[in-house]
Amino acid sequence: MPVKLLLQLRLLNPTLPATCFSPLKLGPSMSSSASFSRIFPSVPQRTLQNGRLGGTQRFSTRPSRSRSEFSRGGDGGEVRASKSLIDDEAELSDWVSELRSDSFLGGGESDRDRGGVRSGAGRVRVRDSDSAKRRRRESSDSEEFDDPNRRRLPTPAGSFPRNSQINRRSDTRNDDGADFSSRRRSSGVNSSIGKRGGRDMDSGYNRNRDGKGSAKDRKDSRKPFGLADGEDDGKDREAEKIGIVDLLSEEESDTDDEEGDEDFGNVLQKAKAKGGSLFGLEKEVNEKASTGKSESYLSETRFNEFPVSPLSLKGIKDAGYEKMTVVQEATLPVILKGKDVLARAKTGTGKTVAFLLPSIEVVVNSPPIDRDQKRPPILVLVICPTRELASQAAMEANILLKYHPSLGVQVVIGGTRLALEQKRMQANPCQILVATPGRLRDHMENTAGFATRLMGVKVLVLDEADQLLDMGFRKDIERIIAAVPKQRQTLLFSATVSEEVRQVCHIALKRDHEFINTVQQGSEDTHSQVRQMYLVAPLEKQFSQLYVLLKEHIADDVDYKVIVFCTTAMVTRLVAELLRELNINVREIHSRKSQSYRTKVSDEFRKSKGLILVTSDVSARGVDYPDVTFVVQVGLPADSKQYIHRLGRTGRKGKEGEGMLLLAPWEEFFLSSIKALPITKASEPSVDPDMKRKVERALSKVEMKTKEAAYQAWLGYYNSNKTVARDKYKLVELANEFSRCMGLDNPPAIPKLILGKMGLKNVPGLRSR
Ligand SMILES: Nc1ncnc2c1ncn2[C@@H]1O[C@H](COP(=O)(O)OP(=O)(O)OP(=O)(O)O)[C@@H](O)[C@H]1O
Repeated sequence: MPVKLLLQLRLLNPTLPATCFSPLKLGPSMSSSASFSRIFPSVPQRTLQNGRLGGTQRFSTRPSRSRSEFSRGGDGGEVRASKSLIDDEAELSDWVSELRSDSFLGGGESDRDRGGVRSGAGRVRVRDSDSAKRRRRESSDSEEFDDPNRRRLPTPAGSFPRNSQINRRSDTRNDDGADFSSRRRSSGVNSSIGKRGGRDMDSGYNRNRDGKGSAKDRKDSRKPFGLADGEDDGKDREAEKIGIVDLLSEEESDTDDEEGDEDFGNVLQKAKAKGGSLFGLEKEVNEKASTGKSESYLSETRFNEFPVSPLSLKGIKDAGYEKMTVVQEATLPVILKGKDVLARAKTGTGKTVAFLLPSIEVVVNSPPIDRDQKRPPILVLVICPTRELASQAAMEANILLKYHPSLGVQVVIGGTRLALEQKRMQANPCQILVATPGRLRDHMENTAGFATRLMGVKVLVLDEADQLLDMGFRKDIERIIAAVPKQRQTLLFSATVSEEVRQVCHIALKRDHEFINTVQQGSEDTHSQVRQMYLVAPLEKQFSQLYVLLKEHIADDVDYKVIVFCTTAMVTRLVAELLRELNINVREIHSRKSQSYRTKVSDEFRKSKGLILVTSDVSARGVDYPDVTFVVQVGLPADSKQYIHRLGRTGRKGKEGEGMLLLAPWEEFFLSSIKALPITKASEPSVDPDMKRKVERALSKVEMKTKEAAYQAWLGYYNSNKTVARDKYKLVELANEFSRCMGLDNPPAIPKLILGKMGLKNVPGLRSR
């Protein structure tokens, strides 16, 4: 039946690839575990300013394209139907998803959860192929993901421990493990006692009197770093250095890291003997706040203050990192101690190094692997939600491994040949493997000896855990967790911590894991140095306004580097073509571009200045483009989380940035979901008649096929939004308004089958074919 459906779809669209589907078994679910948490809040500083919309005009130019990229491959990097079946499946899913555009909160969620759309049994079957779903998720825009969980808004701040300053908390659950509840016992607001298994457990921070300990003392007592003789010493120094003593660890020495906890107990005694303050760390944060430094993403701590191997330190130095970021400072000592960690930090604050560096240390401290070994163990497994993120993490690992010639990182992602990856993993050192979930499972199922290699995993990292779950990878994660040893360290890093992330903590992390939260309670998830604005204007004005905004920004900042987010891949293409026709220097990335093209453009954009990237949500999360000056979001973001992640592409590493959200009047309701954020209304940019005509002329040059595809995708996208799609008549009116804005006299005809799938058959105003 899927084949039959496929044939039907191919009749409708000859660019659709041929493919096959192979259902996969799901892994066993894992048991729950209790947890407690530690909070490292920072103090927010809001800067509310008005929009900056002035400036002269200056352009960068790039020859406009004369032909559409819609159905071709090659130079434009288009996805073609001539690749492997694996790629084709992803394309098929992309294509189907583009029709569905199911990126919203609400709107047919329960069907989507089962891999389909509300009214599309055929597509349900197409999407029933687990591997097709997985591959598409990894390759495609997040707007097209089909898990309903992703539609949920971030967990309200109030559901985390309430403490305006540094918190030490044992977050506990009932025995059924469903909830992180917390209770306080200590009179100090920053200390709390969690109760687990009927036992009260203290937890607290401990520091030397000055809150930091004496650097000199620490240095004097330091032995050269080394696994054999440095471990106790390292822990001791580490605890003194950061002043954190984990009372719970002492009681939890029956868990996997028994040995470490025992040592740490001694440290605790020493710290206690020194009369360390339980609230020393709080003091430091308060001091930072009072000196206005709390917004800085960098801490005052240097990497060499921790027991990190000299060769790793050399790599860090060469990378240009001197001081640690706040999340690195907070997590490194805990991870080095062998603890499982859930870490939350804002976008662009160095989470990748935070998990890579201690993971590399685990490899460094492991016995060397015999190169002749047929199936050498993989020691560190990093799971990333997208190919871009996986490649980025692998790149970062390579930088840190510079002076570890015998250690290697390999990356396995969708969109490349499985056999090539198999060869690379066999021929090169591969102590660290970075993977997307779907491709990892492909290897687990199809690569000889791979399962054995995974049994060597000592550290499992789930990067961007929230996104992994939003993208519906939970089953894959469960399967992966089942494939690696139970005796391992697990690290979960995330910019946002949703209910789903907490659930995965129960599955993946040990009971005594620590939650390290560097986002202060009540603080926004966005950076205060990023000025956030919104503009509400009818659709007919939006293309011109976008043009003016970009021109003004270009004129204001010679080093401009802008990302324009659009709702779907096909709308992205439309906007990119339009801007190109307007001689704006643009590149485009979305799921309909081949992986090699995406990688090429991504690399170019990373290195460039004076460039605009028009993209779908494939670039929304985790992707690290330095020095982005301006992020524009055109149309309704999928949800508030997505708004935050998109905005997080600017203001990275403490830099300044601007964000603009362009909404139509009927999209204004979205603002209520981000009302906690410091977003202000921008004044409307003035579009003179000449400018308007220029944009209209440019639009008239955009390929008809691009407009047709954009119209269909636009309709699908908003049809999936509960609020907008409540009134189908209105929805179609709006879609037709969008069509007019593209300069079309008549709305493009849509295949009947697709209209049926969208539940829009016989809605007046639509043309079918
Ligand atoms: N200690 C450091 N000092 C200076 N720069 C650093 C440091 N650690 C990491 N960086 C750089 O900071 C940038 C952001 O890091 P990274 O991409 O890991 O952030 P992130 O928190 O994972 O962001 P996101 O949530 O968006 O994925 C990168 O360019 C990285 O190289």
